[in-house]
Amino acid sequence: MTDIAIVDYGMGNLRSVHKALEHIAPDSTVVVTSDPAVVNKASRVVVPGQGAMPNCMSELKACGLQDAVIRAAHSKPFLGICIGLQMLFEESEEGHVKGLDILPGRVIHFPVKTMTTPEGLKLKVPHMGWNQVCQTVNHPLWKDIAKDARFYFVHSYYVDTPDTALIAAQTHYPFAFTCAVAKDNIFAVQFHPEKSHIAGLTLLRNFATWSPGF
Ligand SMILES: NC(=O)CC[C@H](N)C(=O)O
Repeated sequence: MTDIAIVDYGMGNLRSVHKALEHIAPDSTVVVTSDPAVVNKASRVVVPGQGAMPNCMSELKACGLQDAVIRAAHSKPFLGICIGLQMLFEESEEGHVKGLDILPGRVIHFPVKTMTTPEGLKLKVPHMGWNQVCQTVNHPLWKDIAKDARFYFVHSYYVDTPDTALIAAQTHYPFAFTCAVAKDNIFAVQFHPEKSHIAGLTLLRNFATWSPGF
């Protein structure tokens, strides 16, 4: 049986996620798959995603994977990365597209005009590069990761949720935005653990052994 299924709907940085998971979980079977049946049977599911949210949503549907992803998000350890995080919410400002509506909130664009640091430095969008991830909750996926470790980001949109209990970490750019959420069996991050060296590999290793305990 597949231990970890990485969902392939044609929009992902899947090679690096696959390589990283194989490296940290050598005893697990890790597959990249477009087959809903494989996703349904897997013990754990990872949903990455790159590009524009409207394309990701339509490709997910076109590949017949939407139901399998929703089912996974309700039933087993689930890791969303980048657009895999954004898709969990109600809608995105990017192309004004509906998301999977599993978690409450919207995905909004950085307010480019007001992106100035207290020192007067103008920040660029996309937010690209390494930045500190400030953990706001204790969670098994943060095990062995420093409370303000740096992870790699590349995005122009971020999650804005009214349910602050979902927030697992924030990053400052220049204000605090939600960069990780956690609820039951779901953990999802805006940054790229697969590109974040030791801290990222640690997070993936934690995911590979996580039992959310339902
Ligand atoms: N890294 C990406 O693929 C970007 C994702 C999304 N379009 C955003 O800008 O937030």
